[in-house]
Amino acid sequence: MSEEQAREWVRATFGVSRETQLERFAAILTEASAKQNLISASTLDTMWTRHITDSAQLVPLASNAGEGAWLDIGSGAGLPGIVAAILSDRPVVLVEPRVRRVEFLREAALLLGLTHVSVEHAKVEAFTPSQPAAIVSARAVAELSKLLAASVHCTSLSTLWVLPKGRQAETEVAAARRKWHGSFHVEPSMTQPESGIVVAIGVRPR
Ligand SMILES: C[S@@+](CC[C@H](N)C(=O)[O-])C[C@H]1O[C@@H](n2cnc3c(N)ncnc32)[C@H](O)[C@@H]1O
Repeated sequence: MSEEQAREWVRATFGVSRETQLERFAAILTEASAKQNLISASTLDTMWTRHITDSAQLVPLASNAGEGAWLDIGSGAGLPGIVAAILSDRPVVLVEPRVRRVEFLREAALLLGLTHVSVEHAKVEAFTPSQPAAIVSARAVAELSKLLAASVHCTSLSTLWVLPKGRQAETEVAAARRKWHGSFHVEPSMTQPESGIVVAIGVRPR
């Protein structure tokens, strides 16, 4: 998928005004990346395929989730959390332990007028939401079984998990099934065909 195709998919799926908001976020992220290590410099020229559309593709996968917040663990550069907040009206909670990244996330949410975003300065293990999350995402944060162990206390059996996992998706699911009940499957990534997105529901320890 080319950069233009990645943008076109966003425009066709979410409309021009959301695409414009995402373009503003891409500019904010590019500027901030000059000051701190948020995304690899080598990916700045492929911002849509590698980051924006790569994150946006999670939103339709989460469309059957119940009411409640979207919890993005280890948001870092706002991926996918800020993208999800631009594309969805539900409350979005970003959990991030690194202080400079927290400052970036708060500033980005402010500049973009995302009043439904809150940023928690914490490791997910030390954070408990007031209500179980309806959706959990986490991109490039931890191996699947470890991620589930660290964050299952933020969820209920109806929480929908959408977890971009790269090439290891099937292997990580096979390992997680030994320790976790639930319905797990792997969706192909639209932007990186060799990568998979783990979609899970009903997750609970064995
Ligand atoms: C490789 S970065 C990925 C950032 C972002 N999700 C992305 O895809 O660009 C991993 C992020 O997870 C955060 N992180 C690591 N351990 C965490 C934990 N236990 N709870 C919450 N966030 C964590 C790190 O601070 C870092 O920002």
